[in-house]
Amino acid sequence: MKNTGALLVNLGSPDSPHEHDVRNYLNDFLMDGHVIDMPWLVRRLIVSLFVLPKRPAQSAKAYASVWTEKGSPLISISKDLQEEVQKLTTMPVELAMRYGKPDMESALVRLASKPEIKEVLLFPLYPHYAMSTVKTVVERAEKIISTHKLPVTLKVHPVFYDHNAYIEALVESAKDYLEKEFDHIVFSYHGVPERHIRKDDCTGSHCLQSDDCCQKASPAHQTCYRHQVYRTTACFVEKADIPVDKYTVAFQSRLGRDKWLEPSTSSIIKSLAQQGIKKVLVICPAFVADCLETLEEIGMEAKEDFITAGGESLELIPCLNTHPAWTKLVTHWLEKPLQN
Ligand SMILES: C=CC1=C(C)c2cc3[nH]c(cc4nc(cc5[nH]c(cc1n2)c(C)c5CCC(=O)O)C(CCC(=O)O)=C4C)c(C)c3C=C
Ligand SMILES: [Fe+2]
Ligand SMILES: [Fe+2]
Repeated sequence: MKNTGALLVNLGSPDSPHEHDVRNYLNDFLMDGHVIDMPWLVRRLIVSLFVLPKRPAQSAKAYASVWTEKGSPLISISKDLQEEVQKLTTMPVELAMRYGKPDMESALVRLASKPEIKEVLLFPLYPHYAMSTVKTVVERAEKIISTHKLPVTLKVHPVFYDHNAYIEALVESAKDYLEKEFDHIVFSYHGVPERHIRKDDCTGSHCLQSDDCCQKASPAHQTCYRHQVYRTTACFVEKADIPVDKYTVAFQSRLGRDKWLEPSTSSIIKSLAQQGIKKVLVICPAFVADCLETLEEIGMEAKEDFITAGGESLELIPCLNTHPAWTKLVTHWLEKPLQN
């Protein structure tokens, strides 16, 4: 540990909620071949013809609605986490974003310039594996280290979607909400295209082949986002003692025309209201820090849709953010990383 420095990495946000900055951010993000996994030219055409003409203005409005004096919630919360973790450990801990600032290149160069640092422990701030999150962060770190010939080895912290300590922290952070009266809880995970899951299936023949493939043991689960989010949900409901008819798993933030994981959070929210469900909680365990997708898409948009469809209240359970149980756990894992 004495010769190890840690790098926490989250997704990133635009520099400001202005359309120009949001356009640059969306271009950077969506031109990543692990996000829109098409040949470069096809990706360039999709992004330029179908995303950049209208999306920056829409997303800028959404960002403006969650932006604070400290800037993007995702970045300011991630910075607070890094500061809290740094208070608990003597190892140097840096924070970077996969897209935008603070950037991964500067953070890795800074860590590697410390004479005592021989190893960088990369800690992607995602509980679940996806090519659009963990894989792209790992490849970017490897590229930076080789391009700059940094004299460090790279160690990657594994995902922790069903680790008991993570589930305990998640249940503990949601405790005040779970203790109140509610009719139903929605586990809303960021969606991914089904194609991404199939592409990452190391067996080539398991993922999405049957309705219950995620429940049948397979080495494919190491990289199956759907399996992993089901596991998080199963562990959470067991620990929090939530009965099977009181929760639903759903997927949010769909983009484009491909088939994404289903059901969508928006369809579930409307159908719960139509069934006469009045009080709904929504938890978003794929995000460890509140961001546009939780605060705006769920906390504002889904809430309005639920009430318009006849529901009474929809409460967003905050992400782990800087909850002491989470801060302590991250510090513990930086000092004693889980094994793959
Ligand atoms: C939590 C894990 C995430 C996965 C998996 C993921 C996949 C994924 N995302 C997009 C497209 C967009 N995502 C956007 C925002 C966004 N996404 C995540 C996390 C995951 N994305 C976070 C934390 C955020 C919030 C960033 C913030 O600044 O708060 C956006 C930008 C906003 C918008 O215009 O809606 C896009 C676009 C794809 C295509 C994808 C998988 C292929
Ligand atoms: Fe996303
Ligand atoms: Fe699966």
